[in-house]
Amino acid sequence: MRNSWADSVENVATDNGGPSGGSGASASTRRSSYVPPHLRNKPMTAEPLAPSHGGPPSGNDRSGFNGPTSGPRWGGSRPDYGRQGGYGGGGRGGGWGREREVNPFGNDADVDLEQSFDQENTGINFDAYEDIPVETSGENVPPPVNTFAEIDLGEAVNLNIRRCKYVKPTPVQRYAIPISLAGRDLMACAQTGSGKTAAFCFPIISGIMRGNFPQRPHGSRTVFPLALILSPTRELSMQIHEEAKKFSYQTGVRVVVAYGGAPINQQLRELERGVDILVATPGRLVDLLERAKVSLQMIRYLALDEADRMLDMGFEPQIRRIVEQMDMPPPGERQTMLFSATFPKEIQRLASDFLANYIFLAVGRVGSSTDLIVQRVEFVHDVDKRSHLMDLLHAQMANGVHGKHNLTLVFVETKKGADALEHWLCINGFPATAIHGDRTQQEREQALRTFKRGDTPILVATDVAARGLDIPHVSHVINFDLPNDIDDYVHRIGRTGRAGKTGLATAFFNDGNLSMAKPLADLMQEANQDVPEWLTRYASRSSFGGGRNRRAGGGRFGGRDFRRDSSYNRSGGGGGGGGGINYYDGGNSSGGYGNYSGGYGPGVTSAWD
Ligand SMILES: Nc1ncnc2c1ncn2[C@@H]1O[C@H](COP(=O)(O)OP(=O)(O)OP(=O)(O)O)[C@@H](O)[C@H]1O
Repeated sequence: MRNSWADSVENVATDNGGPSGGSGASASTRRSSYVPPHLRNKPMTAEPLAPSHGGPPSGNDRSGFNGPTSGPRWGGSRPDYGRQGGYGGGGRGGGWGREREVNPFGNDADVDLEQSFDQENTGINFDAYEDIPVETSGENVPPPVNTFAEIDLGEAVNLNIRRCKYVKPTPVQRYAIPISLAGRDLMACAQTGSGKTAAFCFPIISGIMRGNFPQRPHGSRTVFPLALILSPTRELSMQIHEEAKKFSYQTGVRVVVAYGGAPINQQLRELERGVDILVATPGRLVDLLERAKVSLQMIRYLALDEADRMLDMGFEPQIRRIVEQMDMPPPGERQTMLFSATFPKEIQRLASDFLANYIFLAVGRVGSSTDLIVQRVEFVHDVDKRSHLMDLLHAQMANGVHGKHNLTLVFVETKKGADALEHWLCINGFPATAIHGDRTQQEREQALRTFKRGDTPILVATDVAARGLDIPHVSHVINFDLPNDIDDYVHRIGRTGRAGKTGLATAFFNDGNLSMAKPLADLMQEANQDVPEWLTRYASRSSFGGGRNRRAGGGRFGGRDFRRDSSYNRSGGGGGGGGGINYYDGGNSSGGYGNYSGGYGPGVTSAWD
């Protein structure tokens, strides 16, 4: 029996629109000598800008900064990073220090900046996160903070946090930011939509602002970023870039993005104007490295977003090439941060190669979905899926749950399937668009734009849209085709129910999804969802038959540091997994992290880059 899904949608997202776009003043193209980050964006004076000298710019003297707390472990300048004199900063050290910076907040930039952090103003339901269990392990874990005011990020970043209307840090931010500011490597797992992007961006921006870095080499057309943020898809890289630009507005830290499918020349021009933080997809970055347009020699911060995806079979060789076989400093000489909502043990094991003496942080159980998402699973034969979808969409309209503030994201397995379903929806009067890897980049971006604007409030997508995308007002995620991997399901449904808001996820299940029965039932149970009787029966059947899902056969899966496993005894592996394990508990956790059975079998998806 089916209920009207719309009945369960309460408080659908209506006010989650972050500022974006914004009109900008045209940039001056005039070139000047290098301007260190802390002097950029200052009003122009008759005084000459920072001279081109060989010594490192002093990064600690910017106004509004209270001085370093416990900076990155490399501390001051490292003599082995070519101080070849001349300019550093943005690599080519172009005139960007004098450019008028485009205001990423648009008209919102002039919000009341006097307003204190503790003023409620966003409608974010932080109570939803209060009781979340948190696990940290590793040596000397820095304590968490409760407010942004307790963190020394610098005045300019604080202003941007207020402009973003972030009142207080989310749980992952409360723990991850102090850990990163202390210069520690980090493997962090926190639920979808819980603010991981800011958790890695804030410490990087702040670190670059206060950093006392050696001059960056010059004399060629190669640029030398200080931080690298890698993500698996073009759209996610673009989104991180947009976010990082907001967080670094008027800090003097310059963020540039490079991703495939877009003209490389334009990206090269941006790079040549200077780059402190490079956000990139692996493919395009390898291209830039091969052309010697980018050197990783000066990288001090490496962040992998969706880190488990970046290290699964599809991406691992490329990531190893970038991180281990080019000129990037090794673990211990750079700070590495890995973030995801899911972290299978086998991937944790691989990831430990990139880390030194790291801290493991799990906010909520690793791989769990947030209980802000109401999950429904319905038995639908393949032949009935379209009419069933239409019923859902009609019910949605009948209940007034449609339009600009109620976007619906429909996941399908294949690119052809996405095209076909989009076409079918359109000819049946539903304004839909589609995104997948066979579309041109222009088409992909156009699809996302019209979806976000609500012009086409239905988006049919392959897994290219499964991870990381933060689209306001997605109130319903429909798994028209279930993925083969429960972690993919977690990421897909995580496109709704973000930042404390509620959402709905409906999955169509049939005999073709047998291997998903058990992990799906477990996941739903763990998130306090109603598990249909029939799914429980399927789950008990499938648990005998095996199934290739990594959680199949496990009981309540949980999140924990793989270094805590008795099977993990490799000497030196993981760079020091010793240390204590600490459970911080908001109150409702039994502390019982169940088995998390390994056996990673990635559901190989298409359309990734
Ligand atoms: N402290 C905060 N206060 C209010 N909103 C926040 C805060 N931190 C982040 N957000 C907002 O929460 C939303 C989700 O953040 P983000 O995209 O970083 O989530 P995520 O954890 O990376 O999710 P995913 O796992 O899907 O990638 C964004 O719209 C972001 O602006």
